[in-house]
Amino acid sequence: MTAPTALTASSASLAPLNLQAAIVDLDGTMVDTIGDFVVALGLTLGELGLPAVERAFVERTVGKGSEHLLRCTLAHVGGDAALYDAAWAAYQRHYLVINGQHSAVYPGVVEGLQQLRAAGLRLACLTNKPTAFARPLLAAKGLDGYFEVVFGGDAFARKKPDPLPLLETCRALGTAPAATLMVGDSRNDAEAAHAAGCPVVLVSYGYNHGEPIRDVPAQACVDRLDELLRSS
Ligand SMILES: O=C(O)COP(=O)(O)O
Ligand SMILES: [Mg+2]
Repeated sequence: MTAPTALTASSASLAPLNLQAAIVDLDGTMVDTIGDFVVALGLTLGELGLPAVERAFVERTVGKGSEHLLRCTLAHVGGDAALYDAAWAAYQRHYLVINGQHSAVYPGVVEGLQQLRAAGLRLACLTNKPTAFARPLLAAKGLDGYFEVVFGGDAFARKKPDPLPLLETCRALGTAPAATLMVGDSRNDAEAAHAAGCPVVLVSYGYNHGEPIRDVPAQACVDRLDELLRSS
């Protein structure tokens, strides 16, 4: 398919790209999932006799996959690293039960996905979240139908910010990286996109390891996904 017909001022730099597809991140881009992380970590830590972790810590630590989040959390609350295996088993059990119950789709996401599809773009969801968490979350939030493929952080040998997951996702879609837009909320997404040769647009509202997202190089930064393309 050809490029979308019109672009907003904030994404005018996308105009010459002749996009064929978009790869969309999940946590912090489509769904505000901090509540789910806080609750699942709290249940896990409680089971291990450890104190709960505060929301601000989760917000600046999320983004590099659940294993990384759990290891950092154990260290943060003074838990022994030897507890990791038990903590990981408990965390997965708790997360799957509460998945989506303390999360909300960001404003403009459904409209933005509809516009991308209407513009003829193929869509993939690529997250560092385990695939077994990502699929039920997308389904619970009514977002699963927009994506041809969904890949989690365990789908490939390395996670974002490594370019491998983006290159593999382009391969699955059959699109060239230069014609495949990455849409994300963090430096991980941007670095992976730059290394893979994909253009990238970042959202202003997600989680970027406690750092201002506008400091991260990207083609554009938008406040809502439905500002990305203009459907007219
Ligand atoms: O689970 C995480 O670390 C977040 O994943 P995502 O931002 O790549 O969706
Ligand atoms: Mg994210």
